[in-house]
Amino acid sequence: MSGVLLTDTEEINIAINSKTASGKTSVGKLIAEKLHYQFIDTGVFYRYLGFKFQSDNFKTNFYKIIDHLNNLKNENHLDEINTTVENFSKEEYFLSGKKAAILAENDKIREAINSILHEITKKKEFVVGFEASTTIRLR
Ligand SMILES: Nc1ncnc2c1ncn2[C@@H]1O[C@H](COP(=O)(O)OP(=O)(O)OP(=O)(O)O)[C@@H](O)[C@H]1O
Ligand SMILES: Nc1ccn([C@@H]2O[C@H](COP(=O)(O)O)[C@@H](O)[C@H]2O)c(=O)n1
Repeated sequence: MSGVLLTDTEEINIAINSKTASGKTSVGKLIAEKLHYQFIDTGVFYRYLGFKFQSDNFKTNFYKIIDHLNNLKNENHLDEINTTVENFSKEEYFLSGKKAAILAENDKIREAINSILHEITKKKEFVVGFEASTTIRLR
């Protein structure tokens, strides 16, 4: 484990890359709280979309999903997405994970989610939990 020393004036983003259920969210939230940063769990984008479009055939309707993603490029939507996923019942959370995994197989959908992440994190002071296999490097 290694770390960096931050001065009060430095504005950076912190990325935490690790496997599913390894503790990214738990650790990320603690760090964000300590530094007064905002935590972003990239998985919520996949879960939110997976659940919202669960009844759609992803392959034929993916332009609808891409359009929806383009409308989400605003940081203000982050709270809405987080709240939606936080309020999932256990069953909904489980289902959203299954649907998220299907969405994550689509390059265009991953690109669109990565583009939102780039947009949001142009502003600094975010802690981002992600999986390196699907999330491109943040600027
Ligand atoms: N240090 C720890 N010891 C034991 N359990 C932990 C620890 N950290 C996290 N957990 C538990 O492990 C589970 C997964 O943790 P968390 O959601 O933080 O991981 P994650 O990597 O963000 O998962 P995901 O990839 O699904 O988003 C949670 O139930 C959490 O309470
Ligand atoms: N950067 C990411 C994050 C998530 N996924 C996919 O979404 C599923 C749900 O994510 P959780 O982190 O909430 O478990 C995950 O199992 C992946 O299929 C992804 O592809 N890339």
